[in-house]
Amino acid sequence: MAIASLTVSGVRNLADATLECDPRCNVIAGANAAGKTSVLEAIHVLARARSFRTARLDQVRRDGTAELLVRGDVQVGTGAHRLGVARGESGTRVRIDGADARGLSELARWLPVQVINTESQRLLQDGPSARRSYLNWSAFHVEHGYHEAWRRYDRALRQRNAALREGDSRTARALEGELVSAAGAVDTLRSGVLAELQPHLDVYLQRWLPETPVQIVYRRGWSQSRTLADTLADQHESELNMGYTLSGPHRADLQLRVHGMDAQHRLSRGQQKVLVVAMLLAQASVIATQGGVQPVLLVDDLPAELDVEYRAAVLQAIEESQGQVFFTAIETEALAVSAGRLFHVEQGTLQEMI
Ligand SMILES: Nc1ncnc2c1ncn2[C@@H]1O[C@H](COP(=O)(O)OP(=O)(O)OP(=O)(O)O)[C@@H](O)[C@H]1O
Repeated sequence: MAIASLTVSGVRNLADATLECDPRCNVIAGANAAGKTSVLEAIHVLARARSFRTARLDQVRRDGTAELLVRGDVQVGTGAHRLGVARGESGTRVRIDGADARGLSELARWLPVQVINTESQRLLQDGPSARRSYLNWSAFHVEHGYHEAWRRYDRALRQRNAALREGDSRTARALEGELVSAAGAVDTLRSGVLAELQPHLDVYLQRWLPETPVQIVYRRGWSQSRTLADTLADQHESELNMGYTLSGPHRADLQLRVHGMDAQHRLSRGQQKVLVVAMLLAQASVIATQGGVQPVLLVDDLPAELDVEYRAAVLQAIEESQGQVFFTAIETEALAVSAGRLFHVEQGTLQEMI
């Protein structure tokens, strides 16, 4: 899986451009505020129809421009496909090989991307939803049927929550069968993907944090010792009072523990950063081996994130991963990689350096 060429138009401060990309290593260099991150953001928009910097795609559209457009020719195995995402006054349009996509999940299957940047630390520092999202993306790409199981669960949950909000106990109870069944499917698939992910993670952790035993504890969202049906029966009155469902896969978490403590309270900042990178590379690696598509890595300003030693180790792991990667850097010297293609961006104008 690799982006062969990328066309950006109407993206932040970037002048309209087409980049022919290297199937392995691309470096985008430039000063602060030149537009480096905006190139990675454009690739993310192409892959997911959303930015990693803002929940509002309109903010990515260049000021005063009617439409943002990102197009990419993507090589998948021996086949070539054209993806396009446009955002204008009338909303977002997603095209795949000349036809409108049926949904964003269809787009996401074509071009899995993995972002490594300062924000990645939220995986450890934020609440459980960041880690659920990590779990969901892993399962989405690896476990056939996960998307459908999650949709079923989400639908049942919404319906049940609506009934609880209205104080409609009968309907809430009637929906429990479907909720419990879909929850079982989601939980089984999540457990499965975690078991697949663990050996990939162990490889990185043994290399980077050999003295630090990091344990991943999966909390499924309800007690390990009770069924979800019993749990819901027990807390029916509280749920009616609260107006929503208190237990289930929507409350799951992945706890990262070191010597019995949360990793973010036990590890140094540098160790936390490298742990997060390990989790992201492990996810990319399990998606590649079990899901059959190698995610494209978008790595924003790694030199600012990691010291020389960890940086060298991470760069080596990224090179070994065989996937396509886009790095940004202010100084390319700090990024000791052999760039297949090196681009320079100055005040939004992109140019390949030959
Ligand atoms: N909607 C927009 N329209 C036009 N320009 C924008 C828009 N949003 C942001 N900008 C400008 O685009 C530039 C984006 O810079 P970007 O964050 O991509 O830079 P960078 O090279 O990654 O910088 P740094 O190294 O400081 O992170 C900034 O100068 C910003 O002011």
